[in-house]
Amino acid sequence: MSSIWDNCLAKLENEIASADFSTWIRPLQAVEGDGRITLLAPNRFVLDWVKQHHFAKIEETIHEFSNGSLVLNMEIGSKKSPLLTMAKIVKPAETKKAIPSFLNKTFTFDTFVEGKSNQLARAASMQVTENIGKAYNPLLIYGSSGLGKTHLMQAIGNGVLQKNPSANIIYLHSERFVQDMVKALQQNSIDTFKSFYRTIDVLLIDDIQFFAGKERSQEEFFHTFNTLLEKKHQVVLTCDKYPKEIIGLEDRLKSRFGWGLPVSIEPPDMETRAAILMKKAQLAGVNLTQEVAFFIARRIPSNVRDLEGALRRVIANAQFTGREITTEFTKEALHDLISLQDKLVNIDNIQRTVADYYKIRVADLASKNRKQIITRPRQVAMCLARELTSHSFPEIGNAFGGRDHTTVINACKRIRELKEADSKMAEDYANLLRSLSH
Ligand SMILES: Nc1ncnc2c1ncn2[C@@H]1O[C@H](COP(=O)(O)OP(=O)(O)OP(=O)(O)O)[C@@H](O)[C@H]1O
Repeated sequence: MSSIWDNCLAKLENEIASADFSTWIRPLQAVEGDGRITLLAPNRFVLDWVKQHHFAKIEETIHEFSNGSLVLNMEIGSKKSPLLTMAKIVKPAETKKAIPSFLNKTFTFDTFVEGKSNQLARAASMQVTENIGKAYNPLLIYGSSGLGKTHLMQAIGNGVLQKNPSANIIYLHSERFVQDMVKALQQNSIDTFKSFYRTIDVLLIDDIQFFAGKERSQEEFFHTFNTLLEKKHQVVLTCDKYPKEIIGLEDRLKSRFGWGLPVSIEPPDMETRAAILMKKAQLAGVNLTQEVAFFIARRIPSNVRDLEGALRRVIANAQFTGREITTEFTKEALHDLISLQDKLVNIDNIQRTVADYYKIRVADLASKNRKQIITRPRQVAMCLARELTSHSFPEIGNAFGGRDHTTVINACKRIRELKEADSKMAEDYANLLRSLSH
């Protein structure tokens, strides 16, 4: 190790935030010669990051300790093998990982609330964490935006790291993969790019729908992907739809993505939405009553990200005004969101959507017809009206041909039971919820 670099490190350690220092600066290795000091970065991510954020500071420090005699140069490499295999730069005695995994430490299984809508995806993710490369490979988690795909994917990464801190795990958005590949092509370093990805133990690639229409990236990813699978390294992918439905994605990729286990995440039901809110509030150190959690869950049916946004707003308002978080207070704090929701989802369009879905007439829903082919959709529509609007039971009864409020209460109860017992009903309800919430 260069003694000049040793001195620089000691100084930089005091001047750069400690997490930054250990992630980005400590893994650098220094080689001196020909009036230059070359800092070897273990991979392109570290190289780019250091160049962008710390280069000037490092240069200034080197200048100071070398009395201006050394020019700073940076490249990818390691002292053992200058043309590195990127992932293998951790010294045996070191427990510190040299590859930043880009994981959000808060996305764990502990902070993920289980519900019917995500049960399978969560169970499969836990299996993968326990048996990387062996359980399901690739694991593909798909579903609409904001439903917890990234959270689960990163929970796998965090779970694996907890068991094995030296595992090489990398989380990347597929756009980033594409950008890096383009950069590698421009810089003639595509071989380094390839060898880097092919030595990763767990590769987590988010939102693979972004590969659509990008042929060269698909080609590169296909080969990387095959190599990893052959070596039994784990690949986890997320996508906003079932890959077969992505236009502009090569057929061979579509079929390969389906080789392991494709699992879907559906929009959470109201109970799960409320449980997620309570969990998020608890993590934020805020006491949220069940009543308020259900109130927000009922008013924000779309996705968990929106739900979290609403909760953040309520908490911030309460902290700002010093008021207690009651249902009344929450109603005020979310006033604009609620009226927007009311405009988007009302009993009228619920009735139209349900009638359309079950191929019956809207008028049937308010009629006296008691045939099951009509009563079931009627109950579903009542239950959706209760879940998605702020109307009371009597108001909903009124909108369905002047029925009594107890009929609406019973309808909601019946549909809840049926969703548990009958997967077709659960699927129909989820489909309707999805089409009404977007
Ligand atoms: N079941 C859950 N329990 C706890 N938090 C959840 C759950 N589902 C989603 N979230 C939270 O919702 C937010 C959005 O989730 P995430 O980013 O994982 O969605 P996504 O499906 O990857 O969306 P996109 O496709 O837009 O990237 C995150 O903050 C995540 O923690």
